[in-house]
Amino acid sequence: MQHLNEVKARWVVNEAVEQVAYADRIILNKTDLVDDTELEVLTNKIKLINGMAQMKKAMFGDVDMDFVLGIGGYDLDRIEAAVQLNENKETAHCHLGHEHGHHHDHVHDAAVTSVSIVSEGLLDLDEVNDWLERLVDEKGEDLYRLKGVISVNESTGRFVFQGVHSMLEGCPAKPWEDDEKRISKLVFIGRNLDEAALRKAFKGCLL
Ligand SMILES: Nc1nc2c(ncn2[C@@H]2O[C@H](COP(=O)(O)OP(=O)(O)OP(=O)(O)O)[C@@H](O)[C@H]2O)c(=O)[nH]1
Repeated sequence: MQHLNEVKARWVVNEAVEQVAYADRIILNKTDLVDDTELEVLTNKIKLINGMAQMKKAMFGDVDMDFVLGIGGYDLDRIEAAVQLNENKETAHCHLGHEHGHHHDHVHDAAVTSVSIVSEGLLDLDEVNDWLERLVDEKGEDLYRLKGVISVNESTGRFVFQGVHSMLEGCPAKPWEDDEKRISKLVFIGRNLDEAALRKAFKGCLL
């Protein structure tokens, strides 16, 4: 917590925050050394920074290797599972961006947070492509990661995206099952994310 809260000059990177932001898996070790409240506060803080990483608590580094190795965090064909898992765990996705407002304006300036958009409805794939391409083009430096599974108007009806800074890739994913709810999910992790603007842009892509 101490390292995550360390206030840096604007141009200096907070390494702890960055490592959390880029992570696909996070292990909270030495959990026996803190009480439940401390652990919860820290867990919430981490979820606020990175709402897509899976987290595990550990003692003496006792973690199943499958949790950390060979997870293919940047593989497009595995994005879907990642976004799905995250959503099942219902991480902090609706009350982001306000946490720092009350104090520490300097922290707010460089805050790294996650924004998740979960929505029913069909999206226009061309519009989404234009939007995300523009986003990574304009905000690439501040946008650490993005992952998404969306319901679209063509081919299989399902499309996946992943991005790191200004690198963006997307491709059709397996078709929706008949009884499956067609829910689009997008997760963005970055510095100074404009949540309202992201939601508005997303809405603009709905058919
Ligand atoms: N109580 C407790 N001690 C731990 C735990 N995990 C590691 N330690 C102890 O912490 C000390 C440092 O171990 P680590 O922090 O794992 O070692 P490290 O990662 O090389 O340490 P750094 O170089 O500081 O990153 C050792 O004495 C470990 O036995 C834990 O879950 N609980």
